[in-house]
Amino acid sequence: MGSKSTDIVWHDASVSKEERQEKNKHQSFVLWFTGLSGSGKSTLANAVSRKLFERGSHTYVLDGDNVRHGLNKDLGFSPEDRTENIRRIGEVAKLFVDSGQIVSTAFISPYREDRHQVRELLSDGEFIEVYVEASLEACEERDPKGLYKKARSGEIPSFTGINAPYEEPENPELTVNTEQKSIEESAQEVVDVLVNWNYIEEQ
Ligand SMILES: Nc1ncnc2c1ncn2[C@@H]1O[C@H](COP(=O)(O)OS(=O)(=O)O)[C@@H](OP(=O)(O)O)[C@H]1O
Ligand SMILES: Nc1ncnc2c1ncn2[C@@H]1O[C@H](COP(=O)(O)OP(=O)(O)O)[C@@H](O)[C@H]1O
Repeated sequence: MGSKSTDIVWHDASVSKEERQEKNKHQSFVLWFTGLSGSGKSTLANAVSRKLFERGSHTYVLDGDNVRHGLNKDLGFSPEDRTENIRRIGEVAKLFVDSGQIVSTAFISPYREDRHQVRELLSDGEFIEVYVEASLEACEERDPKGLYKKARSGEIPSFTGINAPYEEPENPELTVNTEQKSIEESAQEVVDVLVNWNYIEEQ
């Protein structure tokens, strides 16, 4: 989408991202959790964020509660709206990264190309794609919001996994299978990887 604004001039920030990272004692980046509804994105994003917070990191979670009810409340679930949803979330995530924070996002983000566009928006290493893997059968069995039941009965016309696509990541930085690991194990695995990759300090 092209820009509608002309005559806008970029203003240099008086405090740089690098200065904020130095003060916070960690890198700033996006943990992009993607997966089917009910796969555990939100649960995991919050569990990881809690662990990071308790280690003293500056963290925030973006998910449906604070985005689809507010900023993106004008968007539905058509392919175009999902793409716009992810584009805006990507832009917001980038602002959080500029502010020196570790931002975890929990959106289905079903299209590879949309996730790729967010990656492109950020600098090298700032986009960590975490595939929250769980079979459709397991997600449908969990059905924490009763939405699969509604989708099966035809009440929701384009539900991801049932009658709308989910394009699995081809090269995610990390995959966590929530059928094989507990919430605690998966969250700890993400934190351990961040330490190993020098995104956060060992404690
Ligand atoms: N048609 C349809 N398809 C998929 N999901 C639906 C739909 N309608 C409502 N919901 C609920 O909205 C949540 C998904 O929103 P997202 O913003 O993550 O979706 S997307 O990335 O734009 O595809 C999703 O939340 P999660 O279960 O947390 O993934 C559902 O609760
Ligand atoms: N290992 C696991 N990791 C994450 N969630 C799990 C796991 N095992 C069971 N669950 C349950 O699955 C559901 C996942 O829901 P949620 O986190 O809202 O998923 P999503 O955000 O992907 O829609 C929760 O009820 C959670 O307690």
